[in-house]
Amino acid sequence: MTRYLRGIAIIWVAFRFGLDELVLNSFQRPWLSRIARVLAVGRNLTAPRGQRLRMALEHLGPIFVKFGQVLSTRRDLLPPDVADELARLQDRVPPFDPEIAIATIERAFRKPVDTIFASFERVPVASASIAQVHFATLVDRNGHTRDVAVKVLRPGMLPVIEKDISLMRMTAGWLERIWVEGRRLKPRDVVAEFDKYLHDELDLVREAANAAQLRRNMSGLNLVLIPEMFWDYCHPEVIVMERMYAVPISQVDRLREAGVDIPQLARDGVTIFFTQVFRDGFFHADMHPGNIQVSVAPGTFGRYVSLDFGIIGTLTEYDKEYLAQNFTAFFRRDYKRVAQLHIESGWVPADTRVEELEAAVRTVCEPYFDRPLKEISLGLLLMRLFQTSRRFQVEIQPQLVLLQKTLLNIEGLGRQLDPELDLWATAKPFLEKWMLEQIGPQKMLNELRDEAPRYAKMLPELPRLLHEYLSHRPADHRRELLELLAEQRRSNRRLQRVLYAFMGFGLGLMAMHLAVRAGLW
Ligand SMILES: Nc1ncnc2c1ncn2[C@@H]1O[C@H](COP(=O)(O)OP(=O)(O)OP(=O)(O)O)[C@@H](O)[C@H]1O
Repeated sequence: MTRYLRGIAIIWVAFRFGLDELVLNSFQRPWLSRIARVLAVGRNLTAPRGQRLRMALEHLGPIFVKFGQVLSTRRDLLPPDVADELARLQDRVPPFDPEIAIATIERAFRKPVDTIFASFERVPVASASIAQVHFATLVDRNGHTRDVAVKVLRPGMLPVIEKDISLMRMTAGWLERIWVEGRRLKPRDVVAEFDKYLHDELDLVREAANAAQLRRNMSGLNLVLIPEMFWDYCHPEVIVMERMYAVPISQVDRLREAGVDIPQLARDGVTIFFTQVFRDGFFHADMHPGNIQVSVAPGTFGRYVSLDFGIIGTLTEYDKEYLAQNFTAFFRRDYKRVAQLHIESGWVPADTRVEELEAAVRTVCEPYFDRPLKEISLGLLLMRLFQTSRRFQVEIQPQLVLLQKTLLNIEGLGRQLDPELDLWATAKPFLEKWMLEQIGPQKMLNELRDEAPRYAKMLPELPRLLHEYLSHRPADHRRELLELLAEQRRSNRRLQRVLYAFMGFGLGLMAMHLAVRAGLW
């Protein structure tokens, strides 16, 4: 019953803010639009459509606000005015009672809170729809007192989420049936993606594990600090991590006053991101300014501090190859190749005409070459490519959309810090190295290196395995099988020779490459 009441409330809010108008013109059932028009008499809908959608989501509560925030990143689906308005959504929610936070901590670790922490600040430092953060101190395993941040999940979120998501699913199914655009925009898929995203956010250990991986990946770079996780105190509902002392990136004046080199900071931001994406295929994908800070402490002065690891993007080898090949083709202005790549990979229907796709890609890319290379926005370029691809029924993988969104964030942040930032100069070495690794001789060598241990293990074992097999065969097959064994040995030797030749060739290539680099050749 409550589900139906909530459903009615959602329809009412949507109607009050005139959201029916967003889809009214493309309703497949004309009688529905007629009823809506009759009921709509007296509504004041002077605000722009994006603003009305934002206000409706705010009315519907934190889960819908989060939905709007996630949706705002889907610029491949939404018109720009709506996406911009949704990006303004902030999940400002009142903090929950510290007693509840303490009860959650005690339930998670089965200990009174004062035996876990030497001190615990009851007033939270931040509070959002999913979790809130308290500062505390604890004595670690080595007896040192450590300042920590304790992130506690908002209680009772799961049932609320389940209820709201099931209503969203119902509405999406309904929209898909009655709305002409429903087929193309696939609202049910969008809701399914959001469902997964929210459930991931509900497990804080997942976030802690992401942080630990990122900390390991970034340790050699010396450009970014990531809090250490206290694994003895990590539970799906509570995580305890090192407290970071830093200045939010939005407070540029404070950073400048402290003597931070802002243009360098802009370049470092791009370097960090490109390293995460192109070297590790594991990148922080929730780069809003609240999660990025800068240390002004003596030992770590000017380094970034990264927080909140709920959303991490990962790229497969296949994704990287797709990007490498497309970027290479793009910079050669080989639009035909871009079109062919999409058809070869089966991303667009096989009957797509190459020339048509090529023309569409050219229309997207050509205007970029009108500006200096340093002004090219890879994020925008990818976005336009994805938008074009959609017209040709290409399913863009969510991790690539996440990458494109994060690229836009990083570029925006970099240019905000330093309008003169030459993004291309910072990104170029990464792309070149990575493209060489993806499609050059380095890729062959890397694959050989990865496979070598398997061959090395397999080759010596083969005769023994065959011998074991032979000794269990009846006598009349023995002679035949012994011949087979001899043949197998011969092929092994041949295989070994091929392998050595292959490795020699690879080493030769590598030596040539190094010689060219060192200017010796
Ligand atoms: N390790 C930390 N050290 C210092 N401050 C922290 C730490 N972790 C979190 N905070 C503070 O708490 C705020 C919220 O943290 P976080 O972003 O992880 O929570 P959240 O619930 O995911 O919030 P949102 O969804 O708004 O990003 C941060 O902006 C920062 O001010």
